Amino acid sequence: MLRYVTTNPGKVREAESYLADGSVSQLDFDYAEIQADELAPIAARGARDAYREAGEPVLVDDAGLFVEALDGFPGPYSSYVEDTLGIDRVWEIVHDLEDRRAAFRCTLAYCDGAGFAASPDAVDRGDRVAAAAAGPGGGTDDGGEDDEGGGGEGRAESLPVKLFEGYVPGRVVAPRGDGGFGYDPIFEHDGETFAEMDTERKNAVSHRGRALEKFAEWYADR
Ligand SMILES: O=c1[nH]c(=O)c2ncn([C@@H]3O[C@H](COP(=O)(O)OP(=O)(O)OP(=O)(O)O)[C@@H](O)[C@H]3O)c2[nH]1
Repeated sequence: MLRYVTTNPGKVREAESYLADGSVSQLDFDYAEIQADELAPIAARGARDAYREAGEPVLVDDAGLFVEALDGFPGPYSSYVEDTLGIDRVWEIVHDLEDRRAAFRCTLAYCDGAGFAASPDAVDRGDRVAAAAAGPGGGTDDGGEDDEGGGGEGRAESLPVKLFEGYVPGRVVAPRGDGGFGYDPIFEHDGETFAEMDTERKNAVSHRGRALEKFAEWYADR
């Protein structure tokens, strides 16, 4: 059984459509998120911690909204900003900007305690971070060194983690729609906010959908 590690049931609903019925269940484990400018090291550390907690294969999902004119804010701090300011106040801030372009990014980190065969799309950490910044990227291996900005934790650091990234461009708009979760009502892609889309439509274009598609393909063939 694959455990989707999140406190957010909205993420699990979206993931279920990519994985065989009954093959995934939510692990409501609030892993400690390290501070970092990128999602990848946060997700990788979370996956190692969650695997140690669960003792079975885990998938951690770290996501965020990156507003271009705010140099990527709130980015990895999206959850904190949603809890403190709320999305209406995020909209108020962005409303005053001329350029309201933004992107959603998602990094999935898989850990099952085993190593992974080198894959053609495996890149070193520097390239992976560049790939994340550039948008869509394939699955990459996080070699398991202490590259996450946190302190050493002995052998836990050697647990290999596989990363999958997804990206969707859009813009921040006044809240519209009742569906989805998080920032969905203020994120518009192709004329519709994510909150105006049903799960199937959102998955077809979203950052999480892109990352899940890559993960599901790799997971089925591994
Ligand atoms: O409009 C949205 N559409 C999405 O598809 C989406 N995915 C994530 N988010 C929001 O971005 C932050 C991520 O934070 P996050 O990855 O740390 O997750 P989280 O705090 O919700 O739960 P957990 O998985 O960490 O337990 C949180 O504010 C989420 O609400 C989204 N908002």
